[in-house]
Amino acid sequence: MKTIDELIQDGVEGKRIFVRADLNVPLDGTTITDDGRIRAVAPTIAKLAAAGAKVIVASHLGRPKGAPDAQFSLAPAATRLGEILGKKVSFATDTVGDSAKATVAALANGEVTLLENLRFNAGETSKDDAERGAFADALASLADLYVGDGFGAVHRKHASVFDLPARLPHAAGDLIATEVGVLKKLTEDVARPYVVVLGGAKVSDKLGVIDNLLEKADRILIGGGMSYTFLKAKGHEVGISLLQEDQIPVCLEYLARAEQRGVEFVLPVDVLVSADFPDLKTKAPANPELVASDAIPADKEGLDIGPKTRELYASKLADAGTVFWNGPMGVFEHPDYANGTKAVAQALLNCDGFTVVGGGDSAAAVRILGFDENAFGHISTGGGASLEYLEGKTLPGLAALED
Ligand SMILES: Nc1ncnc2c1ncn2[C@@H]1O[C@H](COP(=O)(O)OP(=O)(O)OP(=O)(O)O)[C@@H](O)[C@H]1O
Ligand SMILES: O=C(O)[C@H](O)COP(=O)(O)O
Repeated sequence: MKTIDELIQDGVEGKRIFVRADLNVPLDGTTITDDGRIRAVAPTIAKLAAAGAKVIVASHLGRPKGAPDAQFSLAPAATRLGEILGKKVSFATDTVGDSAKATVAALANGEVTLLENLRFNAGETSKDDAERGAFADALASLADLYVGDGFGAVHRKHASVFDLPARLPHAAGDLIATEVGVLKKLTEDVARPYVVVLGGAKVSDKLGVIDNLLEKADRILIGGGMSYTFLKAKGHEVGISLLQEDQIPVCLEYLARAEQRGVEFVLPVDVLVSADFPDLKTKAPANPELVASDAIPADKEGLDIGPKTRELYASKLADAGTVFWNGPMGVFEHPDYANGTKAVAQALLNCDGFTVVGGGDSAAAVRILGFDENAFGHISTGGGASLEYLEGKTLPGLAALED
């Protein structure tokens, strides 16, 4: 992959450079609650602008349905990016329409603009090659060069990630270079015990990584929304908890293989449950009930791991040589369900091994809960992306950047 330093050496002054970033940040209304992903890509943008390029930044945010949807606007990210860069970042209210064309045309050398959410266009995520290609053509007409630096989205075969770099001379940004450098180490020789902690809510996206990790890890600890499909597979009632019913046979196979291979596969022994999902806006007390993980009431859902599980997971992490953690242990956005995630973060800090935290929400959780991000070995901006990298899959957004 060409680096941006090599791109700059070739001369970028006055060139329009399309930077595909991942600015998919958590929002509370229009307030960004964690700007980690913006800070992570800002050095690439600053470097290109300093070299005299006209920088066009683009990203997705959330999962809008292929049409404009105000709650997923990237406008707050333009303001925050401007603050981080210390210069004005203009904002186009569309992606390939009149606003984008005018905003790009108005860029002077060294200036930066951010386009509106790429996923407001159905072509961005389309499974149809022609539809994606047509959208990539429209994006390509805005720029002269392409820099891929949205590591969190490189596992998506989307127009701006996969099809666009085929249409423009391209390079990999500094964030992608760093992320790949660290994660590659986890696929090679790791210090043991190698402990993997998986949680979060995107269960179907993430179950697949376990297949590969069963060959590599010594211990796999499961928490968050991921737990309940495993608990159900073991024959327990999970009430109205997050459940991926069709994946139960897969979970059973994983549990059997873990036993055969001598991989410790650890599930929660107790959980905090409630009949209601907590109010994340008011953060009104949720009064959860603590139950054993094989005794979840039929009308309740599991929303965090309990105190015995916290202790158990801390003990399983204490002697780790390497840790990879993706996905919060509970709905950490509410204080009543944040203790599981806090306990795992603290356990990573307490161990002497190399610790990697992956995932937009996991990284945000660590910072929002008050931990020093620099105390971890590496905080990856990729959730699904880092997991699929560890699975050994070919990631469309990385393959597209190769020469
Ligand atoms: N038991 C649970 N039930 C429902 N949601 C949960 C549960 N545990 C955790 N979550 C939610 O999981 C979300 C994070 O999951 P996700 O899989 O998106 O994590 P991530 O990998 O760090 O992020 P990303 O994939 O976006 O990079 C949080 O918003 C949290 O509230
Ligand atoms: O948050 C993420 O993992 C990335 O931004 C990708 O988002 P997606 O899962 O909606 O494609």
